[in-house]
Amino acid sequence: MTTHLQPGEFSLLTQCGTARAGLLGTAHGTLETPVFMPVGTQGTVKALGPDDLAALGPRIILGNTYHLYLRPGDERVARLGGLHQFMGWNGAILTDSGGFQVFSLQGLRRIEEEGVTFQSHIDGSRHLFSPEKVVSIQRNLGSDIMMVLDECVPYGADREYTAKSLQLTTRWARRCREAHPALDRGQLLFGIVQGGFFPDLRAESARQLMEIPFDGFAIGGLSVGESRAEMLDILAHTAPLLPQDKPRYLMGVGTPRDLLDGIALGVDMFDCVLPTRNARNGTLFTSFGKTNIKLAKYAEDPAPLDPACTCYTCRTFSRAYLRHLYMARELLAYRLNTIHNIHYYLDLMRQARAAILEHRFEAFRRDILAHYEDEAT
Ligand SMILES: CNc1nc2c(CCNCC3CCCCC3)c3nc(N)[nH]c(=O)c3cc2[nH]1
Ligand SMILES: [Zn+2]
Repeated sequence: MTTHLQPGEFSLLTQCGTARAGLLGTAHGTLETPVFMPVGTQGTVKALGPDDLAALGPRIILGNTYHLYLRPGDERVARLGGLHQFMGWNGAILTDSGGFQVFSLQGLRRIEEEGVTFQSHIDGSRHLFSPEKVVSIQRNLGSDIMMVLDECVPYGADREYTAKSLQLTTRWARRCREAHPALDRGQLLFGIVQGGFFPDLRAESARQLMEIPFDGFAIGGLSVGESRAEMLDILAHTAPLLPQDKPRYLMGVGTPRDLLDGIALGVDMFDCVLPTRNARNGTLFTSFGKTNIKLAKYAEDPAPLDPACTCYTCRTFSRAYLRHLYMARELLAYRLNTIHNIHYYLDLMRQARAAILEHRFEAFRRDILAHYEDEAT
């Protein structure tokens, strides 16, 4: 029985230490948190059809503002009924503002008060992502959770730059909120905390953003090349500063270990390209750790990839077959590997949530990580 919440409603069900289990209402269904959000890039979770996705059961996926704006165009997607209809996905969709991608994909871009100007990686044309523009794009896509335009400060940026940047990010966040009235058309808007690796600047960014009525808060500026220890340190400092009664989203994170550590520190939502991207290069996440299907030892191994896994790939095929497909660069390799990796991440979240609800999260986390040889080969 899943409770139905109104868009924007967040219900904190149980806390186990600082780990949380909750429910978040959206216009396309109620999410159970903690939640992992598979990344759909150009209107598809790469290698999966919406039927595969439906079978795997995510309640929410990520859409990609930057790519869809450039091609086929957000206004075209709107004319075709919005991203849900366009891609045949009836669950929830979260879209990032695209600012991060402009920074990570583009060489040529400029940051000004007005917004970020950049050149398209497709045809070199010049574009401006202003706060108003990225809100308009996400409204056109029909995303259920929209992100503000922010500057993800590069790893290693000095204090002065970081302090100046977070002020701009706050001004942009305010403009995004003004451009999208609260819960208009059931579309949520999240703020994004910056402040780099300076605890006092993180607190300042959080304080400023919490003065604006956002439906949730993301922790940005992490998973940008820092060490695990640095990420966890900032996370431990920042997450508790955010409102107890609003969802907390850690952007771009992470490995299974990162997810469990993030949940332990009070994070509710995660997105990462690892399960989909790694599936395409043969790296698979299993109950015995990370492995790679191309290893010679799998060449005649009749066993399922992960005997503990119940996904279609593990129920149906042998390691030998999966290795064969991968070595032959058969398209089916990408689909079967992606099905498994996404299932692994979603199932890890399901188990984590059950552990929190039963007040045994710490034991669960220790047990998973004890069996999780980060570099199992
Ligand atoms: C991987 N590390 C990382 N990602 C970050 C991201 C992107 C999160 N994922 C978005 C998807 C990426 C694939 C295509 C669809 C959108 C960040 N985004 C924003 N806006 N701000 C960050 O500080 C921010 C910080 C991030 N750190
Ligand atoms: Zn599997």
